[in-house]
Amino acid sequence: MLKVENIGYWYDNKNDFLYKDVNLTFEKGKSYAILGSSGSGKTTFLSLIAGLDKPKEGAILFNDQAINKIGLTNYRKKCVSVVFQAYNLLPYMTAIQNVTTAMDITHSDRKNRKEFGLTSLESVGIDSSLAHKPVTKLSGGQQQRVAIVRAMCCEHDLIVADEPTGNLDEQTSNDIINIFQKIAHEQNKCVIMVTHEREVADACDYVYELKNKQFEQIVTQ
Ligand SMILES: Nc1ncnc2c1ncn2[C@@H]1O[C@H](COP(=O)(O)OP(=O)(O)OP(=O)(O)O)[C@@H](O)[C@H]1O
Repeated sequence: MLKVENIGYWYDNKNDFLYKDVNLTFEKGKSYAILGSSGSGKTTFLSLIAGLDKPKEGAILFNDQAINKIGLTNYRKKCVSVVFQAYNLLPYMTAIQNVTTAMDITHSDRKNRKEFGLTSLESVGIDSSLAHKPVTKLSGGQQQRVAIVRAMCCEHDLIVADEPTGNLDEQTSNDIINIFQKIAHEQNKCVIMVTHEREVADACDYVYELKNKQFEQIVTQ
């Protein structure tokens, strides 16, 4: 579904590239982790596949069409949802308003958006009373669940997440990891997450480590 072909990226100096000639394929119904040490370029890679920035070399294809051709704004609106470590929810809205607003912005075809949003929030442990609270009144783990449901409800085939468990305790992290695996396996989406935690990566179907400016596949049990 998503292919990166010969991509290369650097910020200021071509000789100081983060990576070059990267070729990877990501499929629907599977989860992927990108591991790597701090500063190796994980978040930068995510911003490329999320259409927030363009590779300096090579191409990114979504269903065999270059995302440049789709148009990055269009691609972000129709194909990919991003879950950020800092949640990036709209603070003056309730949880359910965050979810339905995202469906409005992405022109979701879904009828009964509010009911669907509430059921989806309930499925990750956000009951109706929490769903109607301003998100600033929710805990970090609860806000992360809202951010995931917001991404999930947009009906995009690709969900990318940047350190989605970075701020959370171990139990909450496990819950979040399980939610992402369900989204990949039961909703047939492609989930790609950046993490520096090996336990998070081990739960994914495929793991790549960004090391020495290259993506190396790691075999998981
Ligand atoms: N806007 C920018 N301009 C110049 N250099 C940048 C910019 N953003 C990031 N970098 C540099 O690019 C490298 C990769 O950054 P990136 O944030 O992708 O790494 P990361 O693997 O996600 O790190 P972390 O795990 O610490 O979040 C780092 O050396 C960083 O300093």
